[in-house]
Formats: sequence, structure tokens, C-alpha cells
Amino acid sequence: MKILIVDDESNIQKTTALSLKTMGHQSVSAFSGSQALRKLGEDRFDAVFLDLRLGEENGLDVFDEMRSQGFEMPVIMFTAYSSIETAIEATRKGVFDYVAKPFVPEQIRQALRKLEESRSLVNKVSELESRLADKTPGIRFDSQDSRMQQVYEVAEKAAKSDANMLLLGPSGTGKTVLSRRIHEMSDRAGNPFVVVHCPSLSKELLESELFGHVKGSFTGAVKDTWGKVDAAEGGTLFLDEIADIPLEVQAKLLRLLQERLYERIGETKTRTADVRILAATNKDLQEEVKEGRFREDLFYRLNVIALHLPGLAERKGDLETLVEDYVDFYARKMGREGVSVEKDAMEAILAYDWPGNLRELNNVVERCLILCSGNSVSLTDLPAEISGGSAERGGATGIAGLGGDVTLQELEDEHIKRVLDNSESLERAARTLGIDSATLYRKRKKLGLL
Ligand SMILES: Nc1ncnc2c1ncn2[C@@H]1O[C@H](COP(=O)(O)OP(=O)(O)OP(=O)(O)O)[C@@H](O)[C@H]1O
Repeated sequence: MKILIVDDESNIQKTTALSLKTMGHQSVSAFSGSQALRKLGEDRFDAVFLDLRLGEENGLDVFDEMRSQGFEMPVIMFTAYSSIETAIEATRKGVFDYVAKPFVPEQIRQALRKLEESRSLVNKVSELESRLADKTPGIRFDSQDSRMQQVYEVAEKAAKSDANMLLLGPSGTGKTVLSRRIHEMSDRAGNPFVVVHCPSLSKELLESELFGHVKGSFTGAVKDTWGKVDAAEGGTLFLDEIADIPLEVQAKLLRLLQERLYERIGETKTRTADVRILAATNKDLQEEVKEGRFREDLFYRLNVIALHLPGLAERKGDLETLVEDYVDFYARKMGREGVSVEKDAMEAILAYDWPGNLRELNNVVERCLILCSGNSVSLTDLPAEISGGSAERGGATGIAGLGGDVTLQELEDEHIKRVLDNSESLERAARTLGIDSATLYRKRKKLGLL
């Protein structure tokens, strides 16, 4: 971690810096509040040690100023006044912890260890939250299919190295899920896994999303920001749909990959980054290189280890197990038990080609569980393109689950799918749904309908 020590006493500065160094952290000194705020603006810090009494200044005022300027890193306070009132006031204001002066180096190390534990917990919580938002059922990393087995084997072996990796395969084949898994198996697992969806952003916004910007560097840049490269420090940066990155941003990405260096937009100061890059695309990158849309040098940098995920139609041996997993997951989620798939429904599932791959399968199973009223999924619960034309039990207007044990989100997803099925254009569907086209685009992506 990089830590700012704010104290007007040089012996305190020295002892703290030394304790941090023995734990492998870097530190920078500031002797006053104004100097501290300037240094915070110049560099990125993971934490701050701040003296409560900085000469004439009150550390708590400096703390308030930090927060009002948007510096959100944890702060540990030094206080010679270890009175309970001061400590309570400080923690009530959001100070992470305090160390009473005079202290011994071990107290600094203890405070830091507490901070590291809390950081790793925050990472785990955000990881779990994003999984819940993904509504991902039990994820399988085993397969009957030899190509998929090989993908998992290579992924497992390469996870421990720090090599960049390219995940290739059609949409919905599990590239994002596998990237997360690679991160979890790597030595970086205790640090963040950060995703950037490349095509949803303009050139300028993508560059800012990646590298951050300083206030005033372009229209709309109203305050300083740190990008996702910074957020992924020590961890993994996952670039989804990398083929869609504009050429100018590709050049900056190449520099990041080669030299680990980057600059925020509007700033000349060069910064170093410790991130591992995993990138995914459903496009043929070699073709993109040939067409001049993707830099060849960047392609070779990323292509050190490439994993090709086959479409679901090419690994039908896994279908039945996946269906069972998904059915169990949604049945449990909806408070039902022992839901099975009837034989003819399973046959239709096996015969279908699954162009949207695992994501489509997941959505179809969820939809079936909303529609089926009894304890089994029948052919009529499947969408017409899979059942071969049989009418759905829910009918064109009614949904069997309506008023039942179904969440609003599930109803919304189902409604969007049906409106899209029935609309001649995207704009028309957006109008019917009462949302703008960009929102509908994002929702379609989330539902695997792109
Ligand atoms: N290993 C797995 N086991 C079971 N289900 C999986 C697995 N991997 C992915 N899925 C399912 O497929 C869905 C889509 O996966 P993911 O987002 O990783 O695909 P993707 O290839 O990254 O798609 P896109 O190219 O559109 O971004 C997941 O939300 C999950 O439901």
C-alpha cells in the first residue's frame, strides 16, 4: 500500500515510515494539512496516518477537508489525547482507527493489519454483491467435453502465473465467469477484480474509465477521478469485449501492458500500475488485426495465453447437468423443491442449438421456473423456438407466476423479453417499455439478448 503520513513531528514521521517499510508498504510525508491535501491531489494513496494536533491545526478539520475534496481512503489518527471523547468523535466522523501517542512500532503494524483485513473483507463483499447481481447459479468448472476440460486445465495452471490472458468465444460462453475464477485462483485473489465493459463507452469516457482524469481536462470532468487501473491495483483488470477499444486507447493500453505505466487524462505525471490484464472478445481478433482495427503488437501481448471457449452447441454432453443445476438454483430461490424437467422438455432442450449459450440457457430455465406451476417443467413451459412451436403455458398476456412467488426483477426481465419479441424495432420496444434505447441496450445485454 502507499500511505501518507501527516504529522508535524519528524521523529513520529520516521518511526511510522520505518514500521510501514518493514511491512512492505511505501510512505510519503506531509508536515501540515495544506501539504497533505496537495500530496493527496498529486498521487494515489491507500491510507493516511493523520495527527490530531498538527501544530495550530486540528487534524479533524483536515480530515473533514479531505472528505469534502473527495479523498475517501481510510484514515488512522494519531492522538496524544487518547481520551475516549476524542476517539469517539473521530470514529463518528468516519476515522477508521486511532493510535495513542506515544506509541511503539508494533501499534502501527497492528493498525495496518486491521486495515488490510478490512480491505480484504470489503473486496469479498463487493465480489459477493456482484455475484448476486449476476444471479449466477452454481457455476461448474468441470465438463464432459474435452475442449472445455482443456480450457479449465490451462486456466488453472496459468492462473498462478502473472501472464496476461485472452478469453475467446461466442457471447454467453462464460468468459467473464472464468476470468473471475482465474483471479480467484491467482495470488492476487485478496485484491480487487475490476471489470471494464469496453464498447458501452465513448473513446474519451473509456480512457477516463481506465486511467482516470483531472478536473477540467474535458467537458464534464468536474472533479479528479482515479480510473479502474488504479482500482484494480494489486489485482486483476478484466477488459470485456476488447476488440471494440478505439485505436488511440489501444496504444495507451499497450504501454500499460508493456511498461506498466500510464497517465491520467489531463496530467503529465506518469504513474506505475501493478495489475494483471485479462481480456475477452467474441470477435476474431486476428481478423480485426488484418482489417487494421486492432493493433498487432497489442494482440501479441494479450495472446500469450489464449483460451477458446466453445459454444454450448459444441458441448452438448454438459447440457443436462447444467439444466439440472440451474433448475435447482431457481427452484430454491423461489422457495420450491423437487422441480424436475419432463423427458420431452429435456429432449427439446438437447435438440436446440443455444445461440446465446450458457446465458440463454440460464435465462430460459429461469423463465420456465416462473411459468411452470407444478413441480415439473414441461414442453409447454419452454419458449416456442425451443419447444418447436407449442404454446407457452403463460399465454400471450398472462404470466403464471404473476401474483405468485416471483420477484419484480423476474417479472421485468420476462416483460422486456416479450416486448422485444413482439416489437419490429428496438426504438419501438423502448417506447413501449417507457425507457430510452441506451437503457434498453444495457438491459438486453444483461439478459443475454445481444
Ligand atoms: N462455468 C459456468 N457454469 C455454469 N454457468 C455458467 C458458467 N459460466 C457462465 N455461466 C452462465 O452464463 C452466464 C454468462 O456468462 P459470462 O457473462 O461469463 O459470459 P461471457 O462469455 O462473458 O458473455 P459476453 O461475451 O456476452 O460478455 C453467467 O451469468 C452464468 O449464468
